[in-house]
Amino acid sequence: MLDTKEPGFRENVDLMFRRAVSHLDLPPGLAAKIQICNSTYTVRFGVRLRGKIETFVGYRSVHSEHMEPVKGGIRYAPEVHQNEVEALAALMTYKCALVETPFGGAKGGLCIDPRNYEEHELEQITRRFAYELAKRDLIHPAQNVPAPDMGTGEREMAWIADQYARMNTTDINARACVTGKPLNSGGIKGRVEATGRGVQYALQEFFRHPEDVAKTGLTGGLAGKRIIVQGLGNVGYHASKFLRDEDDAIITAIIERDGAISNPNGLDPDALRDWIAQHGGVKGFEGGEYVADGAAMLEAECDILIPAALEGVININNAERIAAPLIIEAANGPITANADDILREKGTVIIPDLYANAGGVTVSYFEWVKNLSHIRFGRMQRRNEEAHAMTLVRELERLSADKNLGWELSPDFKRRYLQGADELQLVRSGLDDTMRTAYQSISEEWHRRSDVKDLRTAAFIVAIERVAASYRAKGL
Ligand SMILES: NC(=O)c1ccc[n+]([C@@H]2O[C@H](COP(=O)([O-])OP(=O)(O)OC[C@H]3O[C@@H](n4cnc5c(N)ncnc54)[C@H](O)[C@@H]3O)[C@@H](O)[C@H]2O)c1
Repeated sequence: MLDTKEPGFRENVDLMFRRAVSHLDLPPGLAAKIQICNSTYTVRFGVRLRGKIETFVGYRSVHSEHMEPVKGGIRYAPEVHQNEVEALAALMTYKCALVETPFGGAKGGLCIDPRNYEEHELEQITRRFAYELAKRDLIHPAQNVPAPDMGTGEREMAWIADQYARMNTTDINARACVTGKPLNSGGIKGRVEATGRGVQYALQEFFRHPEDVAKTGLTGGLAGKRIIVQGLGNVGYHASKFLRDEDDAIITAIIERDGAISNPNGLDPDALRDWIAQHGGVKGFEGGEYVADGAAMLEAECDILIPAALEGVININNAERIAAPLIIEAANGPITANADDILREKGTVIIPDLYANAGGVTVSYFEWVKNLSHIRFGRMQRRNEEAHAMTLVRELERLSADKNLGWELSPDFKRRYLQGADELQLVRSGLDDTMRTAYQSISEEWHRRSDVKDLRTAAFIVAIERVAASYRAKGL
């Protein structure tokens, strides 16, 4: 929650945007055009539940249509409001530009606490919300493609896709109207894990840049780094799981709604997630010490802090006391613009949201392409890869026979080699490549401009230049 002494979420994004623009030489008026949110549609609809009509309020903001469709998740949370949805939509514009997915930015929100409803009630509400948006083309494969965000997931996306398909029975591309669907409804392997996976790839790439790591005062790689994570939802869970299991990082604390669990020797995110599912919170979990004041754990000693829940959690009230030398913004907008100034002064390195959590939209892009092409992702590449692999295996065998080298390719090697890559491998390698390339462009900008002091400004600069180039190329 933002402190009342702080600007709102959208104003925070705008402040960060303007800081970046001050380093650029854009034609008059263009920065203002890019910054402004094009439209926000507010919908109020009634659903008959438990014998009475309940009215819900939802939003769909379109920040920029310099590319279409526009793309951005739908959030279910009780306190969703227009300012927040517009801020998130703006971040989507910059995020898509940064990872070069051909989308404009959008975002949606519904004021609801999903925990208060049964599954069939949520389905009824979601279908009605989807109907209200789809009939105005605010859900559409060529114009406006939602995805999951806080409080929504595959289940809600399947309902939205089905609702759209029922309303557009002759639209052969109907499945591409939303991403983040379950596999059996046209989803793609690796989408559920994608944002957390992207956070992992972002950190891996950061640690491949010793000059950048040196600015944090940290040394070495990810192995052994002490990490605190806020929010064990989709993004926080996958990021902590992969960093622990694959990079040997130590998750020393996890902060949730009802407090935090800390253990200097490391927590098991799977065990804690199971505990939360059974008990509704972290309290009582035996794998670590319970701390009632969860937010205070943001200030605890660690090497890397990963806020993966709400916006504005690092603000003027606690920024000075944040001990982590490196923060990666898995959530959108977890650091206010004022806190960002304080942390920059302190020398804290921040890997910003518009890059750090772009894994979701990147894999959503793969899913959208898969839906439009009506072919399993990688199916065509696989035939190609198989042909190449076959040639290579034959070459190796021929070389071995010609030169009498006595090489014997094991049947297992041949089988695995000829099998080609499956969808999940292709998605992961495509995501890894995207996260590496995007980081390199940000880091280069950071080092190239002596007056740019942080990765966030560098990331905004890269993104704004790309959006500006798009406007310049096609006019307004
Ligand atoms: N899901 C995606 O693909 C995606 C993509 C990009 C960015 N994001 C961003 O990541 C963040 C998290 O999204 P998500 O999809 O993981 O949501 P989620 O609903 O799956 O998880 C959010 C988690 O945060 C916890 N939480 C809520 N309030 C809290 C509090 N006050 N303190 C500590 N924990 C709290 C919840 O209990 C939950 O476990 C959001 O900012 C979202 O915009 C998500």
